[in-house]
Amino acid sequence: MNKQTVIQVSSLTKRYGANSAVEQVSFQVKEGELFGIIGTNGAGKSTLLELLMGLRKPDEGRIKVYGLDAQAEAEELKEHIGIHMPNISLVEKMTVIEALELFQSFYIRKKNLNDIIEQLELHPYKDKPVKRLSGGWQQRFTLAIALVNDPKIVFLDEPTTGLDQQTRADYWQKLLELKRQGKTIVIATHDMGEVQRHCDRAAIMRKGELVACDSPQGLIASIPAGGLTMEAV
Ligand SMILES: Nc1ncnc2c1ncn2[C@@H]1O[C@H](COP(=O)(O)OP(=O)(O)OP(=O)(O)O)[C@@H](O)[C@H]1O
Repeated sequence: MNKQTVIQVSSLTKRYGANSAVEQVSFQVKEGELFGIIGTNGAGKSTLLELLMGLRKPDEGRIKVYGLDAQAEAEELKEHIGIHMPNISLVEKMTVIEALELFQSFYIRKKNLNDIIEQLELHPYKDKPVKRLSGGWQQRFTLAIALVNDPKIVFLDEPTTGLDQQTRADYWQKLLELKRQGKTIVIATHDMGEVQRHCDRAAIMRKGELVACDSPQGLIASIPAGGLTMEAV
């Protein structure tokens, strides 16, 4: 069965002065896909995600998410997407549950917080200040924030960077569980191995441009020798 296109990006461009952070980028994401955005530092991954989440305005191009225009219908769109907040400093003195309640108050759609806490195994940390959590649990916590409105699509900006191998693997297991529950996940990463192992498709960004978009197998096949490494990209 053909899956519905849920994100449609056309000729998207975002400039900072003379620097094009995102340049004429077009791609689609299908419902239920785990879609990677991969590239080195400064490739434009975060800017692209911020545009998709409606947090920045493009200079050119269009984004449709579930048929909603990411700019003109940003308020309605906000209810359907999970926003990842990589920097926790704003809420670090709050407890996990206080911060989740705060973020949930911004939405009309609300998921039972206990269900999120249970799914992400955050129960032992529920009443602890966010800043006391280890890096891995802080990433679980920011994933929990992205789920408070029970979104159809979750956007994640390099959530596994800096985590050890086991913690990364555990985090990906949670993402795969969310995918099995029907969520569409768009995730930025530096890590080709993660894309190979877990993503259905990925877009490779280089200096703001999308240089390839395919399944991991397709991306590997398009790279002549040496496999799918960041150097090859
Ligand atoms: N607010 C901003 N003002 C000016 N330039 C910016 C701004 N945000 C990003 N840039 C520039 O846009 C380009 C793309 O940055 P972006 O953060 O999107 O890349 P990235 O792939 O996410 O990198 P990283 O992996 O280091 O986070 C870089 O050249 C960066 O310096």
